[in-house]
Order: sequence, then C-alpha cells, then structure tokens
Amino acid sequence: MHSPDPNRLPTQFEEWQKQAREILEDGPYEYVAGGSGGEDTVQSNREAFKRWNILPRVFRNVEDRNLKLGLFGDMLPSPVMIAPIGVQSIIHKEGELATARAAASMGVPYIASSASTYSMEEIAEVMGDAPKWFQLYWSSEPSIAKSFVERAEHAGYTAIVVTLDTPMMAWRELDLKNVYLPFLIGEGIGNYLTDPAFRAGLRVPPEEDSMGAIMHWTRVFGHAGLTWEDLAELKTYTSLPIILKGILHPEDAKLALKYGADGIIVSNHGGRQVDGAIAALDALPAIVEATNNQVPVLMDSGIRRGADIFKALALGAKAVLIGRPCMYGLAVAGETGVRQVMNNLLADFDLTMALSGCRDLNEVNKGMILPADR
Ligand SMILES: Cc1cc2nc3c(=O)[nH]c(=O)nc-3n(C[C@H](O)[C@H](O)[C@H](O)COP(=O)(O)O)c2cc1C
Ligand SMILES: O=C(O)C(=O)c1ccccc1
Repeated sequence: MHSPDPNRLPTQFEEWQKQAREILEDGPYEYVAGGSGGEDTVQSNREAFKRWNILPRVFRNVEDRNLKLGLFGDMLPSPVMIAPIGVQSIIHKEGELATARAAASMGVPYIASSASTYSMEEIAEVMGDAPKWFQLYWSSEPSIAKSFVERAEHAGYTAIVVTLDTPMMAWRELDLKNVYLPFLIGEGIGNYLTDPAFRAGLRVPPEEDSMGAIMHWTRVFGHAGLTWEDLAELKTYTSLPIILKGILHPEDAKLALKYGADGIIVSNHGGRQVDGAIAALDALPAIVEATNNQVPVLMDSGIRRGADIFKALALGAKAVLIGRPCMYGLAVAGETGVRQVMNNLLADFDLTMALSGCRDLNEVNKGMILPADR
C-alpha cells in the first residue's frame, strides 16, 4: 500500500505526473494522460500559453489581494474549479469522493461527471453545502437525460454543465493499444446503475447481468443526433443555469447565446476529442468577443501553473477548470493529493497576481499580457 508522507508531496506539476505514472498501470495512466490521434492538440494546449508573456506592474501596494469571484450565485474563493472527470475509480479506490472532499474542504467548486464511478448523490453527500455543479452527458434516451438533471437539482447541484464535444469517444490510440476502456469493465457508470430511467431499459437488473447493463450503457451514453433546437427541451427539465462545455468556434458561441445558454466553457476536452483542434487558449479571445460579456466565458485544457491561469483571465476567461493535474494528485495521495495540487496551483496564482501588481481579478486584463513573438 502506497502511503505518502504529506510533508513530502511534490510541488512541481511534472513530479506529480511522474509519480502517478509510477503508481498506475499502463491502462489507467494512459487513459488519463493521453489524448486523441497524434496528440497534437494536447501539445498545442501547452504551447499556446508559452506564446503569451505577462507584463508585470510594480509599486502598486499588493499587500491585500482579493481573488474572490461571484459566479451563478456562488461566491468562490478564486476563479478556479475542478473539471468534470469520469471513472476516477481507475485512479484511486475513493475516486470522485476523494476529489469532491478535497474540493469541498477548500470551497473550490467540483463539477461531478455523468460518467462518475460514484453516483451524483454520494458525491453531493460528501460535499455538504460546498459549491458543486453537475456535468451532463446528454443520453440518447431522453428519460435518462431528464432524470439525471432532476436528480442533480434535487441533490443540491447549482448548475448543469452540458458537454457537447463528446457524443462519442474520439480515436484514442493509447486506449486502443492497451485494449482499455474503463466502462467496459463496469467503471464510471454509477449514475446509470442507480437511475430508474436507465434501469427501466434493462430486461434484467444490473445486479443479475452486469454485462447486459454495460452494453445498454454503450447504447445510451451519447447522443450524436442533438442540435441547438434541443436545448429548449433541456431547459424545461430545470431552472438551474445551463453552461455549454466544449465550444471552440465563435459562431457556436453566438448560437449558445441565441439558444439561451447561461455560460460557456471554451475547451477541447484536454486534447482528447478532435486531434488538430485549436488550442483552447487560442480559441478564447474570439469567443469572448463574440459573447460580448453577455454570459461568463470559462476555459480549460492545458492549465498547469499560476501563470497559465493569469493568462487565461487576461484573455477574458472569468474562471478556469483544472483537469489532469487533480488526477495525478488523486493517484499519488488521494484526497490529500488533490488538495495539495490545488493548493500549490492557487498559491502560485496568488503570487503571480501579487508580483504582477494585481490586487483584484478585474485588474487582470488584455493590457497585462503581450504575444511572445512580437
Ligand atoms: C480522464 C479524463 C476523463 C474526463 N472525463 C470527462 C467527463 O466525464 N466529462 C467532461 O465533460 N469532460 C471530461 N474530461 C475533460 C475535462 O473535463 C477537461 O475538459 C480536461 O481534462 C481539461 O484539460 P486538462 O486535463 O489539460 O486540464 C475528462 C478528462 C480526462 C483527462
Ligand atoms: O474520457 C473522457 O474524456 C470522457 O469524457 C469520458 C466519457 C465517458 C466516460 C468516461 C469518460
């Protein structure tokens, strides 16, 4: 049993990843770390940050800094949250419960995935009143989509994040090589096995035929037939804010406004869906412009350090989501690891703010950065 000394946990992102690599088998590690195709977009996500430089200001009294952000009715300690990530039981036996506890202990919002191993109710329970959103994989079976949204609202989630870039899994060569797909071994389907609408579609209960349930899941998980018009239907299920995740094209950002989305997450799914897709940071400015401050624009994909958060905010993101770094923390030290990864990142961001002369998030604007290749 791996029992890390909390005083000796890594500080560097690269070291977390290296230790996670040592702890996890190839299948789970490469599932988490990998991208689609030749992983060009995984790489672009990082390179995009390096193409911007910060222009720090000095002599500005940065003794007291305020990183708080009001978003969809919650007051958040910082503009940072934990991205929805499914099947966390392949990384650590406590899976989403450990990540959610770490988030709750810091007041950092946790976005629970539809594809969680633990059910949304179990996750909500360990979080108490802490801020939590639910990420919807909109099922091709409408009764399941409706049931998920209603369950989420009932369990105390305060926003619905609808992920639009994954109606099906992309071509992921590492998973194909490893013949490793977590849900085919029954991981990541906790929300489905506990769902009355899902169970109603089975001939026999999952407790009697787990393979039958898994096969049914593969049929109902995604919905490639969805269009913008379907958003109206979703809005009848709930009064919670609806945030669309996986927007990269500015025309889609305009459609999101037209069809009544309450927020947008600019994301390429961490380079796991369209290989060759634009880096999320590169897509951000045009989307911020297209939405013209009408709804909050968030972003994820490739954020690893405090300076990355600063650059995303300077380019117009209201907040950012952290994906894989939390999963490396989870692999290395469970709940403690996730908390340590997030604490490091937030400390690094706070220092970047101070040393750049910014006391408040609204001081982080386009004037604070310049393209590196000027
Ligand atoms: C292992 C793994 C599982 C994921 N599962 C989901 C998911 O269930 N729902 C979702 O919307 N996004 C999912 N994502 C995408 C993340 O929410 C996020 O967009 C991405 O990880 C951000 O990039 P980063 O890992 O570079 O920070 C997943 C990402 C990873 C690495
Ligand atoms: O692996 C992913 O990126 C993802 O989004 C997902 C989708 C379905 C089940 C688990 C994870």
